[in-house]
Amino acid sequence: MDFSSNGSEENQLYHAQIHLYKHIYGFINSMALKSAVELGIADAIQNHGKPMTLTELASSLKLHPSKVSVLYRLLRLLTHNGFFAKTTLMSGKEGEEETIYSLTPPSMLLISGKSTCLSPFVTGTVHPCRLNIWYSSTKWLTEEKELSLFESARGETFWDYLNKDTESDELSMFQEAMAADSQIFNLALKECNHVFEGLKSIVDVGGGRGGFTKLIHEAFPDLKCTVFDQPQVVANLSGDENLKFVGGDMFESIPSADAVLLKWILHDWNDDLSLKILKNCKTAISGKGKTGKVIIIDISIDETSDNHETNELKLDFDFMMMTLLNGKEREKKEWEKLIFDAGFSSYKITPICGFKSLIEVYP
Ligand SMILES: C[S@@+](CC[C@H](N)C(=O)[O-])C[C@H]1O[C@@H](n2cnc3c(N)ncnc32)[C@H](O)[C@@H]1O
Repeated sequence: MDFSSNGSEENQLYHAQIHLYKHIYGFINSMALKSAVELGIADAIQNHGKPMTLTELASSLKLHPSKVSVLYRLLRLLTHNGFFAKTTLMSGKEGEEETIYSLTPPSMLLISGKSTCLSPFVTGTVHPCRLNIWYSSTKWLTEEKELSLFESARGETFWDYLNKDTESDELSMFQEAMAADSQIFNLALKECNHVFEGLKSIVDVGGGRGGFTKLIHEAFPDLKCTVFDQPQVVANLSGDENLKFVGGDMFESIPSADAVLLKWILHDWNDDLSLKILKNCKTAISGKGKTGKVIIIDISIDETSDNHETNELKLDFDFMMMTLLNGKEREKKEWEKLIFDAGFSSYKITPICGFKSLIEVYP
């Protein structure tokens, strides 16, 4: 952000005010997106099979006629933010203009029923249980305890909250969101076949309900895959000969395999706990000697080379991990320290899926 630009003092002040206001009102973008998901705007356009006018959309969404102007303004904001595209046509009737709205690549990620639907990510992230904690941030920032904001505000960890009731909407929503995120990796899997070459077995630690492991299992049917997660997460899940679900605690021990996969795991935990997990991973692959490996999929922050949008997203993720779980997104030098402290001898970082990294770690 460059505020040192030429121009009068007044202009700099106006520019600064715009910048400040834009951040104050940033939550409106999230909430507008939430409203679009709740209304099912992307589904309506998709089901219609072609772009829709405002009137067609309002009727399909069963909005009260008094809310058509609200829908117009919601679409105007969301179109500005890249979620829909609008085209103005001459309708033929006395030369009147007609605007039609169509989907864009980001709103295609909000179509229900598609394996890449990220709507649960939207609803989960702006759920009141995650937003209300921010009203306790002063208490959190001034107290001595090393708790996440979530735990400080609610008196329970995010995991305890999710697991309180295995049938709760939150646990399902969370696992659904993770599964959709994993589907996006399907595209990346093709690029990283070499990562799985020569392996006979792999254990996906914290693998949830197996969304990602199932993709690996499809791509490499001879590879023995184990999804390892908390007992309540994998309860009642069954696989086949080469896909097993095992319940346990990664802080205690991890089933043995040629490779261990940690996708979206280490960013949930602070360095001490991440070290514990990595050491257990090292023990789990010890049977494979020097050719075993740990495959980490997580964010690697690089403020010097990332573009502004990607970097902002990574820093947002870091803040979310810190406040929700006391976890963190790591810079390259932090990854290196963690990996070497856990007793590994080398590693290789490859960017993957736009903003994530694949980190191969060797004993
Ligand atoms: C952020 S999710 C990642 C899920 C999955 N790897 C993915 O990318 O879709 C973290 C996972 O770690 C699991 N987990 C948390 N504590 C655990 C523990 N002590 N032992 C095993 N798994 C745990 C959670 O149940 C959850 O499924």
